[in-house]
Amino acid sequence: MPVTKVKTNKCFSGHLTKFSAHSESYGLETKFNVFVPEGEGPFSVLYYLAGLTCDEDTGAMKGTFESPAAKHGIALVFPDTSPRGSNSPNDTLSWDFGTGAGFYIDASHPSYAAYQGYTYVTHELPELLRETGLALDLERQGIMGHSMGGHGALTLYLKSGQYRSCSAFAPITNPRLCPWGKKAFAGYLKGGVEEGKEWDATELLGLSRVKEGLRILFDWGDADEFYLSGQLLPENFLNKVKELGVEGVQGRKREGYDHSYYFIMSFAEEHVAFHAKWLKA
Ligand SMILES: N[C@@H](CCC(=O)N[C@@H](CSC=O)C(=O)NCC(=O)O)C(=O)O
Repeated sequence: MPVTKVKTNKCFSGHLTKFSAHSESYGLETKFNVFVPEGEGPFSVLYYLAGLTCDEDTGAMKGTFESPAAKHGIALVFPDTSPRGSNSPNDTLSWDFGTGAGFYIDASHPSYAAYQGYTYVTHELPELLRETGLALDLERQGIMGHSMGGHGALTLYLKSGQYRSCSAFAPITNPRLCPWGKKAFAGYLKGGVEEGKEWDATELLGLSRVKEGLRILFDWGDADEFYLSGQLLPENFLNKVKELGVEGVQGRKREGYDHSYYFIMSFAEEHVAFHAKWLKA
């Protein structure tokens, strides 16, 4: 399937380009943005998964990742947060389910057959990136994300084993125990919240491969309204890390920060530097 260039903007001496393509996973058209720094490449690739209500533009426009990515010579990829226009039940009734709220899982409920975000990001998107002809090194990939996208980054990293590093801003870390996750899993999965264990970062820490050590960094704010209302549960994840003796996980509570992109931009540079260490090693 052809990948179509929608527009290109020069940015920190590199270029941010929006592409459109037919996704086989979604059965629909989808869009993604790619930032490629100045120079010949090939450039290692860092994905950013955005949160509820967002799309491929949110992280690209508000995350301030391009400047540090240009400095470290890393390409950035910003996919959309769900399929759009699938006409699945309740697709557009609420902001935390359906359009803009795909949770980066492969839905098993037949009514949500279009919601194949895991397969789209881990398997199809790298193929679409190859088709762009951009100078990308797809053997060197890292992943990061915010909130629902933080859950996506953690679960894709843990499940697929194909990323060298993972970081997250205010991630949902134990979705089967929080209201957003329960609602998503009850809808998208035939087996409901119980089946959601397969898509829950805290549960996935029990995978045998994890014993070899991880490369995970995450931050959250102690004034984050969604942390305070029990949607993120970072302590559950960190307690499980401790209980299992897993190495290579750093979770940091940041005083006074909320859930917004002002929080994300405050630590964007540190996160890109963390990935650069592993992507360029
Ligand atoms: N109902 C509100 C709140 C939506 C919201 O806060 N979305 C966050 C992600 S929350 C977890 O995934 C977000 O990143 N919003 C985009 C932004 O620019 O802040 C609403 O509909 O706005």
